[in-house]
Amino acid sequence: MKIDLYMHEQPKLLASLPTAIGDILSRLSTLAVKPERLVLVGTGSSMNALIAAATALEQATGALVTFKEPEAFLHLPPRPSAAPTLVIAVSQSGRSTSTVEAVRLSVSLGFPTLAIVGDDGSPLAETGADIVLMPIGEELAGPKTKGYTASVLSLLAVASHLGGKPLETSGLEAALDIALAQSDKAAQWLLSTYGIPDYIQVAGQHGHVGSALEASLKIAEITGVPTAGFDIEEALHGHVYGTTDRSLVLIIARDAAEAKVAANLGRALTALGPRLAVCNLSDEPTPYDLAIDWPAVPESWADATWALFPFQWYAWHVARAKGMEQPGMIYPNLGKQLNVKIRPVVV
Ligand SMILES: O=P(O)(O)OC[C@H]1O[C@](O)(CO)[C@@H](O)[C@@H]1O
Repeated sequence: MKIDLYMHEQPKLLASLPTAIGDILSRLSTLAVKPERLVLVGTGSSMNALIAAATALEQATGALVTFKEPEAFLHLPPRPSAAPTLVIAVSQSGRSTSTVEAVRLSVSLGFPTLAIVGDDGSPLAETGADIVLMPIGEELAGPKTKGYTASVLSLLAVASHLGGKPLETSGLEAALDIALAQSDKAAQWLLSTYGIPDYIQVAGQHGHVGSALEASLKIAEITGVPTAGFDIEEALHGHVYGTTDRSLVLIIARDAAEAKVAANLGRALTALGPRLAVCNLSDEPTPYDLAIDWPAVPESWADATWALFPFQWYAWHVARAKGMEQPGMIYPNLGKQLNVKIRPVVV
């Protein structure tokens, strides 16, 4: 497993992805009608991608959005309704057992069902759902990096298709190359300045709740350091109290108002001991900003895609500092024992 190589592939893959899947989206019958109810199904990184893209999906359609972990969907599927409903499932491997079962149930109940998947030979691709294949090549099971960012961007492409506003990607690859390289440096700076924290808390708002959850998941999976991800409001209303002078709080700020909240939290919290840095996607600087120039794109439409770059690198560098030469899952064999995936048939 070579997470750093997968991370390096992201600028090129992401910049070409909306065009690469554009044709497929325009041919899918499930996307011919604007939904009034959207049910989003996935688990782990795939659920985080759904949360990260949900704001854009809601804005594009005006639909009421519901999130369902696959087991929750199986337990309580949506009731039939006169309101046009669209079920969107994401599974990069296409092998998460409960996601595959939930998609089968959704199809059998007659809901228009779209599945976004990274492997067209997987069981998910054979459920009868409309399939969008993410053309991102191999990423073996383990901590997802390009699979996550591509899932977010595929969902944003679905949102832009439903909203009738094409995604503008000119100049994106070069801008992402810069952001990725600067994210690597910013992650090294975080590590050399604050060492390995006893706890890492990540918070964001709106779609960036998904980014915060994914950032905390990635760091936990790869480094074994305790982490959590929250909505900024939840952090302010209590969770920042659960930090020590060896903890690191990472805030994702999407606009000027969020940057001001992050700066205020930084002043108040760092005076008490905990450390704080801001992944600042806005034009409002704070004293805690990671030094990253983000792509300038209209309406911040896709910043949930690349906001993960510094967190991916931070996980990688912390794992290396902990002695893992080639970082991967901190417990590489645990997944097999948990039976959460349909294993490929070996002939
Ligand atoms: O997107 P998929 O392939 O359904 O995987 C969901 C989750 O399952 C895992 O592969 C663990 O089994 C996670 O890394 C991932 O976030």
